[in-house]
Amino acid sequence: EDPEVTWIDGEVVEVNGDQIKVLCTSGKTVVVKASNVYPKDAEVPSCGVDDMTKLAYLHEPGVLQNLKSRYDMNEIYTYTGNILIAVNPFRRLPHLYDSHMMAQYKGAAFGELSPHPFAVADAAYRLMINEGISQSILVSGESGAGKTESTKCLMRYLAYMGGRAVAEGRSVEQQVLESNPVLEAFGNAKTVRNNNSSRFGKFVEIQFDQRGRISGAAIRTYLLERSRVCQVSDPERNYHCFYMLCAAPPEDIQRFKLGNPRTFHYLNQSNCFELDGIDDAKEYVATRRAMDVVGISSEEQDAIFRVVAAILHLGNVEFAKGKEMDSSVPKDEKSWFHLRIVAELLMCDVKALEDSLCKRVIVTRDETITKWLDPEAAALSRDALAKIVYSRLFDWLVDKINSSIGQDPDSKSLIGVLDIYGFESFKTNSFEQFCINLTNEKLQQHFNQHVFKMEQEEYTKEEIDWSYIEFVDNQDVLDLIEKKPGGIIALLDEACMFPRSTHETFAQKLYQTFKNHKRFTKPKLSRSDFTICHYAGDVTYQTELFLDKNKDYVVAEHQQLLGASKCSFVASLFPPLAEESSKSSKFSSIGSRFKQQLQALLETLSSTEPHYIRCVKPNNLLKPAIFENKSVLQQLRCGGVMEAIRISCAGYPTRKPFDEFLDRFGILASEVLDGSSEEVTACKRLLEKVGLEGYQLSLRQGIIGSTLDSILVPITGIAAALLEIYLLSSKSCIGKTKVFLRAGQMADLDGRRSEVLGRSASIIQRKVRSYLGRKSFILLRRSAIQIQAACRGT
Ligand SMILES: Nc1ncnc2c1ncn2[C@@H]1O[C@H](COP(=O)(O)OP(=O)(O)OP(=O)(O)O)[C@@H](O)[C@H]1O
Repeated sequence: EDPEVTWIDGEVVEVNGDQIKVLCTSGKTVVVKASNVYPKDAEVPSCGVDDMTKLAYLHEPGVLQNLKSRYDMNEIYTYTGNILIAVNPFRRLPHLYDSHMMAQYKGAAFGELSPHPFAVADAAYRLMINEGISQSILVSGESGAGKTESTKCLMRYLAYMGGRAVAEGRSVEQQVLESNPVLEAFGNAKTVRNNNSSRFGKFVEIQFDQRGRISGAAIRTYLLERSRVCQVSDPERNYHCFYMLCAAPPEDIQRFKLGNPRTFHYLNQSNCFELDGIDDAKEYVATRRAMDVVGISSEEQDAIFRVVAAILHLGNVEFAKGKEMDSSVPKDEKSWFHLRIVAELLMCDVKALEDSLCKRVIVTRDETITKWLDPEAAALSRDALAKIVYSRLFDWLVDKINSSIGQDPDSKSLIGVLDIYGFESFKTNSFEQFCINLTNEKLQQHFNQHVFKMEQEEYTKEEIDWSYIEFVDNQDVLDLIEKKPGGIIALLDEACMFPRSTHETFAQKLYQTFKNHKRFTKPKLSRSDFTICHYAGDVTYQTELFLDKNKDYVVAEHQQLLGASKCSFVASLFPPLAEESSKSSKFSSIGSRFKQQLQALLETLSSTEPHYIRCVKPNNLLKPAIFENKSVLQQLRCGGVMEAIRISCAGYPTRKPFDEFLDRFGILASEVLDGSSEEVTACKRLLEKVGLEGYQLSLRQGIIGSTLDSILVPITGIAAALLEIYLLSSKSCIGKTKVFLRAGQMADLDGRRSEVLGRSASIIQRKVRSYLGRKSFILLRRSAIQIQAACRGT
């Protein structure tokens, strides 16, 4: 194990008790503890294996080495059982996704062809058709790992399978596919980690009719990042649509009174305006075309872009101190100019717009008081307006796409594709990371349960006697976050409703409540941060903006202003509120709503058969052909791949078909290979001969005590494994087609095989040496006799 490259390849040169001397391939010699060294399968092909479960040794370094050798050969997909691992190539590989490829995967058995998202989609489609069970494909990974690309690839395949032979105008599948560029234009942006980062989560539910044709679809989105609309840090960008609009054809530029993106405050906080290889003008035209396909009329499109332009102009309205104490007014003529354009574009009254930005009306029981906002508060009010308008616009787009594609009420089966943000842990983690990590905890629980089930099924299929008794999952973290009452979200909502709360009082409340919770800690030097011990590692959250970000309310003045807009599109974004909620400025909690959305998502997922794609980002430079071990390993751990392997390690991680097993280990008891018995009997006899009977007890200790703890616990930092498995009985490790071996047994057998091979080698060497020695002796003796005879003259 190495701190830099995590694992190094090497050869053992000396064993000294617990200490092992290793000559690394780098040329360095190191002395390490035996528990930090793992055996390597010398027989694994240099191009790796397409399924991790085919590895003789299923451990971290083996998994990593396999992914790397495949990635070096542009083999970006690898299975771990039924999970597909996709390593981002950061280069276009069009041959992998063309129609010829789709035709090949159509109907091919899973595992028959190279690993591919098409194979996952095909398996899901066939299961749905044959068994009538709804399916879901969960795509996860960190930002820039390739989730959206994989999702699009899955959707294309499903459209191919479920599409009509001849496109009938705007077909459902075309609409489903074209919803991608529309949502990307409004919900994606360049970030430091990805030039086309989705700033929202997405679940696309594709409905099929009895004959397996796509008959409807529904898109659900989660938690769009609103703050980006008004705040962009260098070298990131705001949402793509703003730049597209600034690059629109001249007549549109004129209509929307736009110009260079560098002149808009919401865009020029960062110095990045263009993206390599992307032409915003072309993207604008393409987005409009995609909008046509998904059923957004050209009037609606105009209204949408008018709102986008209004947001840009709104950002340029600055405020200065007014005549009254602590009041504010638009700063100068330039600000007035932009304010007037905003009013014109949103078709609302200029004065009402100015008032909604600079004043607040407070209604008490007896009177109505108008309060001025100082310039700083007015700027915040402006940003709040921009954010709410943008987020309502995004929701409108999603609703429109849904209603235009249409739902099929008679559909019996569906395939859902989930493209959702992976686990996040940064230097500073705020409310967004908190929600994202909650999502991942939930999905992790779902994943664990499913992987357990799949293992169970494999054992049952092979008629292996086994039982898992207890499985402790991450329910405790979920309770900590979302339990009602008393969880973190519930306490946050309470704090938001109490006017005098601050982030500090909220943090104090958390410290008090979760003093003894084993998943919660207070960082030593902090007064308002808290740390949660997540399944994928510890994350420290900064509470500063938690209260603000959790509040989801529209300022009453903004609601009134835009609800009264003469543009029916703008007014429809702000429908009148129900009587009681309009009176009180009752806050609605983003955290609680998100929790409910997640609950609904999990309910949907639970009614489907899941398939998993884990996307991995091989480097942070976003460049091809660079594979950074450390970061990949971290992602495999966070994505539950190591967890799946761990679960598998606790059972029978190594499986070998009978013939391969006999090929490899037949030499340990060659008498079993007499050819008279069947392979299965030969395997049984071989196992008896090598004394693998009665291994369960000692190996159980081996598994829990050494393999699990040493491979995973020091690495994940999660004390005592998340799961506890007790293997009760395992009378046989012979399945119907394969031999099942426990963790460590392969190494044991390989060790014995090396011994036999070593012994055989020395016997061969001995024989050869004695043959050669004898031959040369005979030659010498004959020569000597000849010489002697010659000398004697005979
Ligand atoms: N299979 C692939 N082939 C070629 N390029 C790819 C592939 N997958 C990803 N990429 C490249 O990586 C970039 C990032 O991928 P993508 O947008 O799918 O990441 P993501 O995981 O969805 O990120 P985010 O969470 O930020 O939205 C893509 O824009 C593309 O350039």
